[in-house]
Amino acid sequence: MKYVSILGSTGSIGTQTLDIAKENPDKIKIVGLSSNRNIDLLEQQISIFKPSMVAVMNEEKASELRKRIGNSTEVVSGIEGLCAVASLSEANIILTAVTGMIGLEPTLRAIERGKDIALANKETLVAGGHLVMAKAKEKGIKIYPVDSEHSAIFQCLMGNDRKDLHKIILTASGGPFRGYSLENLKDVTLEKALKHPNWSMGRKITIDSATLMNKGFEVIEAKWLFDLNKEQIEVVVHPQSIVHSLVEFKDHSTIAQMGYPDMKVPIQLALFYPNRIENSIESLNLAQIGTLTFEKPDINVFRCLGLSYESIKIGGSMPTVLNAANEIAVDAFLNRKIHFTEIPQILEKIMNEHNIIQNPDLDSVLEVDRWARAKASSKI
Ligand SMILES: NC(=O)C1=CN([C@@H]2O[C@H](COP(=O)(O)OP(=O)(O)OC[C@H]3O[C@@H](n4cnc5c(N)ncnc54)[C@H](OP(=O)(O)O)[C@@H]3O)[C@@H](O)[C@H]2O)C=CC1
Ligand SMILES: CC(=O)[C@@H](O)[C@H](O)COP(=O)(O)O
Ligand SMILES: [Mn+2]
Repeated sequence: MKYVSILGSTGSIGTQTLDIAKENPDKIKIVGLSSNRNIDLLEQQISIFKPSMVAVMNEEKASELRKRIGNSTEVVSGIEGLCAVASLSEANIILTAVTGMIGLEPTLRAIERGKDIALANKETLVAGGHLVMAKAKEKGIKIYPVDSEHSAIFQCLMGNDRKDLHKIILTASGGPFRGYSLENLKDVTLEKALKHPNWSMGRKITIDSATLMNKGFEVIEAKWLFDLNKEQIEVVVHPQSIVHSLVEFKDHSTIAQMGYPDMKVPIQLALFYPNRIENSIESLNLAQIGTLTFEKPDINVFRCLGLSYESIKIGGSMPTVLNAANEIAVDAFLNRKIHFTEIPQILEKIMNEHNIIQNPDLDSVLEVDRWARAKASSKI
């Protein structure tokens, strides 16, 4: 039996995880849930799954929920509340599916308490990957990737010797603006940016996919999860999102993981590894798909991808800056305060203004994050 706490249970990954829990009551018991502000959905989830504790980030919403549900479930709030749900004594695995680097402290707290992590929240690794991986090693816990590309790499490595890995190839859908020139990007709207060609996801990651920042973050995420240098991580655009990523070994044999785009597969594997469980996803019909295509990403048009490689090259606190500035810029775009093409411009400006801190500890990461957010906000 898996005893699972979900950080971000009201989101796209969170609700899909709860669907899996509903279909497998003999295999999963949900012990903790959390949301930012959405207490209506959280209340429904509490009545179905009866967790022992839930966290609501927003204090007022937490008080309102306490009034609604009485004493049946403990309601905690703020970042300390999130950390409490992440370190619940009865949980043996924490699924981290909040949006943004707000997930960093709860993830560290969970690891400190010896919990395995099923990690969807990639911003945590972008902002503080060195802290998370060091803590995971110290505590001997496992981090199972939920992100589809990283789950694919994880699966391609199963049964292979890690020392035989030559490089990995992350696939990118290319987003809704694949093939656009810089000139074409000037006309894009929020509505178009929110229409991902293959995946239905939360709003922030959907915009990150459109700028290719999502792929840039996935490069940094892969560096930490699989202990790679940037020369070992390639990105190829694959518009059909059927091949989820590939690993090339030293004998130049390349293994790919494939399937229709559906997050249930990586979520299930992260929760139940090494076991695979049945689901209702269709069998892959390659003859019906017919053609799978691949092309080079255009980093002159989609500058966010290039910025992520630059942030790895510079190292230290730079990826933290990239993530923080991006959270602010994407939020501004979602609120129609800036144009799509301003997102990379803001990131580049803040990166240029930053004085690198090498090997920042948690306090320094949080301080740099605050600095970059304030700087980015001042450019909007
Ligand atoms: N969706 C997908 O298919 C994939 C997502 N990911 C990653 O998983 C993470 C979640 O993505 P997704 O599920 O799409 O996002 P959603 O926006 O759908 O959900 C985000 C969840 O996090 C909560 N949340 C948001 N901000 C905060 C905050 N400041 N404090 C506490 N809780 C917060 C939300 O609560 P509320 O509902 O109250 O706002 C919600 O429960 C992201 O890091 C994303 O990059 C990775 C691969 C695929
Ligand atoms: C489902 C998932 O893992 C997302 O991160 C997805 O990869 C987004 O697609 P692109 O960033 O490739 O457009
Ligand atoms: Mn992904």
